[in-house]
Amino acid sequence: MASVYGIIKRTYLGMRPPIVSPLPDSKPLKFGILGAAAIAPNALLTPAKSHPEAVVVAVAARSKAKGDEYARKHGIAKVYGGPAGYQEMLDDPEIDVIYNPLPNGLHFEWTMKALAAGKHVLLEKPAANTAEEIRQMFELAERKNLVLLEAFHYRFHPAVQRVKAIIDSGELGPLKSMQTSLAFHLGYFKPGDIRFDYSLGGGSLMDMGCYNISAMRFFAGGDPTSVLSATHELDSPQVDRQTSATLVFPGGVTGTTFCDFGMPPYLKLIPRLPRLGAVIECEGGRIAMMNYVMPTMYHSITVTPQKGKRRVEKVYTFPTLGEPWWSTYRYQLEAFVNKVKGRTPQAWIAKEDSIANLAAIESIYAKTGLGSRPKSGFIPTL
Ligand SMILES: NC(=O)C1=CN([C@@H]2O[C@H](COP(=O)(O)OP(=O)(O)OC[C@H]3O[C@@H](n4cnc5c(N)ncnc54)[C@H](OP(=O)(O)O)[C@@H]3O)[C@@H](O)[C@H]2O)C=CC1
Ligand SMILES: O=C1OC[C@@H](O)[C@H](O)[C@H]1O
Repeated sequence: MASVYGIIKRTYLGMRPPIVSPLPDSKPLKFGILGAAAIAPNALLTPAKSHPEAVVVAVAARSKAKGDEYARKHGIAKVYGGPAGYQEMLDDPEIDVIYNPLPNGLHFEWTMKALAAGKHVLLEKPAANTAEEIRQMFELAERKNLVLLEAFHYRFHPAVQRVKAIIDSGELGPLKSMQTSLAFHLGYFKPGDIRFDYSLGGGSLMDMGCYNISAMRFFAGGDPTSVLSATHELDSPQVDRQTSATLVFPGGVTGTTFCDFGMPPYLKLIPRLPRLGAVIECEGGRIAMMNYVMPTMYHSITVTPQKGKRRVEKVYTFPTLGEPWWSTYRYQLEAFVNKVKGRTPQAWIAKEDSIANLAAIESIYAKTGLGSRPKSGFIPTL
């Protein structure tokens, strides 16, 4: 019962956080959103309400009418609309940070343009369609002394950090294998969704598998050295609805991943429950984390040592940071603002991390025969 109350309270406060006033002695970072994207309310607009140093001041949308409607709904002051709207927002001197939640295949072009315009960028996952494009974006950010972060929000949550700490503590001995899953039932995404479009960087491995790969690389503390096996089921030619793969990590550790953005109903009738778990097997026991991607609503970390007592941990805050209702996105925003302000963030995702993640995705797509998602046609002038 207590946990049901906790779920309701965290969910309620997460969606309607206490609104904080700006700090008197720190200028808030002003954000502009590229595209009236579905994810922006959860990933930025709501978290910003409880952050004293972050404010969303603008949105750009291809259709001015859509942008106006979105801005009205979310209380955003400025709208840039029409074919030139995205670039006009990048050129707005009031804006410090661009949040880029465009379809994956447009991440490279608009992040390069935002960096060229002198803006920091909070960039949705996966950072781009190819590892090479990610390298180029980070190189430009470095040259311009700007912050660029791939928004793998789950990493910033204390529960995920706790799993990593248990592994690294050696309590359960050396790591042996990992399994990660992220899957939703058929119909979760509607026809026409960007995830089904190869030309926009669609595919289940790109959209959902990217979390699994990122998590396994984080837990293993290294990058996969080979892809042992990989299979897929197609949604349409070149677009995987489901991908399963087993990767080999340094030391012979194996990592198996399953992602699906449209699991068909069981016996063609019963909808499948979401799968959002991570299981880590060590020589001296195992850790099972339920809901590693969105742990704020609810999660559990079950630690089963071979010798000793099984225990369940739940971790919603760091000792000196956070509130139980802080979403992964709120923790991420905290880190991002700290980084831009020159303070040390509680966690970070560095250039090499983002590049290696997409490199692993590309090697799985190479193994399944689908190949990488198309490179952007945008040619930077810098
Ligand atoms: N961090 C997280 O938890 C999540 C991250 N994501 C990531 O965020 C990104 C966006 O996802 P989501 O918000 O679900 O997607 P949406 O389709 O809702 O948003 C994408 C936006 O891109 C703009 N756009 C520009 N060009 C195109 C085009 N050719 N086709 C379609 N849209 C275009 C549209 O803006 P407009 O027309 O208004 O200009 C649209 O609002 C993806 O990279 C995804 O992986 C998604 C969900 C969760
Ligand atoms: O980033 C994401 O998080 C969870 C999923 O619902 C979604 O497909 C994905 O884009």
